[in-house]
Amino acid sequence: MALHPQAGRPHRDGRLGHRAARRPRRGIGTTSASRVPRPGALMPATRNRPRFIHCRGQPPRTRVSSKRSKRSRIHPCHTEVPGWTHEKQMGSSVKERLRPELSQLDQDADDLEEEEAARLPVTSPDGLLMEGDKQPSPGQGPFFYIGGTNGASIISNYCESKGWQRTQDSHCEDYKLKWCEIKCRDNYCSFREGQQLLFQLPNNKLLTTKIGLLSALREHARTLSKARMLPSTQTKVLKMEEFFPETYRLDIRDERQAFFALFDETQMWICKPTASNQGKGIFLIRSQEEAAALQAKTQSIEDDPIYRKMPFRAPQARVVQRYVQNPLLLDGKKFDVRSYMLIACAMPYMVFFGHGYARLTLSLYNPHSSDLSGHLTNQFMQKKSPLYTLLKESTVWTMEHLNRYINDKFRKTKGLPRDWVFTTFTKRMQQIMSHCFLAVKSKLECKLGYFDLIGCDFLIDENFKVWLLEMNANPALHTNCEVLKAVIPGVVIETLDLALETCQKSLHSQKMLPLLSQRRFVLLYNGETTDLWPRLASSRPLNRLPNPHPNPNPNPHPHPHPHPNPNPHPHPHPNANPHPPRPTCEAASSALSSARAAISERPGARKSMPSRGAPVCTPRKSRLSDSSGSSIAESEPSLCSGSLEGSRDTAREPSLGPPEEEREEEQRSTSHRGS
Ligand SMILES: Nc1ncnc2c1ncn2[C@@H]1O[C@H](COP(=O)(O)OP(=O)(O)OP(=O)(O)O)[C@@H](O)[C@H]1O
Ligand SMILES: [Mg+2]
Ligand SMILES: [Mg+2]
Repeated sequence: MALHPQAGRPHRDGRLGHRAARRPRRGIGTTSASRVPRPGALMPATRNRPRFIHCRGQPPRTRVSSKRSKRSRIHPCHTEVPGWTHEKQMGSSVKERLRPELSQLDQDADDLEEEEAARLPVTSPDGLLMEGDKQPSPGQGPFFYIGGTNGASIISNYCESKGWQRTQDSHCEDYKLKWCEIKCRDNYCSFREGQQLLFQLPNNKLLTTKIGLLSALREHARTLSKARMLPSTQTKVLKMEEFFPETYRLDIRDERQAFFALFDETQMWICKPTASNQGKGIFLIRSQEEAAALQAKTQSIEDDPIYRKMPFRAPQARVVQRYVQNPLLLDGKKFDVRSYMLIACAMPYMVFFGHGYARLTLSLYNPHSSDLSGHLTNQFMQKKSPLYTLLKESTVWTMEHLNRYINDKFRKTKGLPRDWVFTTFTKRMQQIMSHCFLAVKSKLECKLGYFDLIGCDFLIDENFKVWLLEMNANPALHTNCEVLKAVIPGVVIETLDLALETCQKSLHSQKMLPLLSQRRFVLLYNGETTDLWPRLASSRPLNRLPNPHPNPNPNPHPHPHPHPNPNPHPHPHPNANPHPPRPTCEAASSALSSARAAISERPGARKSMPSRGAPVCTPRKSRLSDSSGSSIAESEPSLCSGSLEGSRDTAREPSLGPPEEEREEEQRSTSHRGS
């Protein structure tokens, strides 16, 4: 597949500074004819468009399929009405049985620029993206495209409320916003940085596949442990094993053998395919027979000459994870909590935490039951029950409901603080999310305009320990029950608002904070003042450059309480709001925001630029508070963190080559839908 002619190519004037690039009167930095803004471009009307071409040496390698997805060929219904008519299709399309088988500006951002930036009016969220736009007229855009049905009505209504027009042409390049369930390489090749918004970071699978997350956390742990050996970084950090159940990859022989050697029947394990969702392909391992069968099956796949010749044909790689046998129960039922990590902006990083909802099983929990519907709390599993239609409202709880329940049932008996859900638990989820984000931060492929909403699943055990089970790309945005109707639209709308506002502010070099559109999402990470990041086109490599004039007060609206969440009741009413204080996570953000930037020297990682006396080797250090309230630090050494082990992990990930990409898309098109 041919790359888009502009993709990944440095501009001839790439070395011009930010100011020069923005000043047409100096006769330099003029946008070339080939890059003349298109109608509806995301850019100031009165200025030449700054260039956001990042010299990456090579065009970004995305592990997304070049194949046009089947789903993108199916044009969603244009006449969408509130009521979310698509959910049925999403929720009931597959009736698969669970089977036990393996299946980045120059650094010239000087005082003047800062002043210029400061003089620029702060854009109101409603005006975002609309600058330079003519009155929209039918058929002339601005356009938005939605691929798939997940959340389509909400996204569509949002865009139409801005006067944008929906296009059904998946190849349309003049869009302002593209939100696709399934990533497609073409989208990333033709993407116009700074002009468009594109949902999903191309390599978000570093977080959102089981092996991706496991590998990232392991490598981060190694990096942190090396950093801990430095005298200046003798600080406590979050340990992977404290929040992530012990996990082994079955596609790596040594790991597999280690797992089968340690397995005994006193433990329960859960086996999951790396890139599936909705519980598909998951089974439990409780007996030696089941373990032996899994071992034999895995070995037979590895030994199969067909799969040796065509490894892309082999079943999806799998992990086995220690099963949390003692989950906290709600009225006897198992549940997990879906929360959100929002990467609203990637240049600079603006990362947020958002509350979601709790998902309960229909049946009572019995650790010995072989019925998976009592073990797997995802909605997809519950929908398989004939009782679902009748009892579906009981399977999804708001976080307020969960908080009330835990206050009532466990506060006294377990000695929990009041509103444990909105205090300790929320803080812990934010801490874990921040840790995961930092684990992949230097490796994510970023451009101004990429944004992502990632669904994070947490399990609470009966000791109120919080476990991260997984992270999901394209989280389910169905609204097929009342709680989801109350929660999901708010999540999607604020996601879009924040993506628009942060993108627009980055484009105009405006200060990010305060964020006018921030309501319930809590800021976890603000890369504006701490990261090396490119503001404009440069022939320099993709670097996040240090802000020479960091804002002494990164958060002009610090909340007055030492509470991790300024609003312990962020959802007093689903539609209530509307102007609460801007939530900032002190547990993670303000601390993380004080970190000095440094970039990992790994293949594929953003490289740090040893210029302007930037303390390249200074480890990132940020203070976080642990769940018990004590202060801890997240440290990331900048250089010399490349590890052979790490590359082995990633090298063994599935879908490294085109055929596997196709296979991946195929898998995703059937099983990686919103879950
Ligand atoms: N280690 C574990 N211990 C206990 N329960 C688990 C564990 N891992 C997963 N589960 C249960 O199984 C369900 C499905 O697991 P997981 O979320 O990892 O798979 P998935 O197929 O990606 O599902 P989805 O994306 O729909 O949430 C979880 O919601 C949880 O209820
Ligand atoms: Mg999942
Ligand atoms: Mg899950």
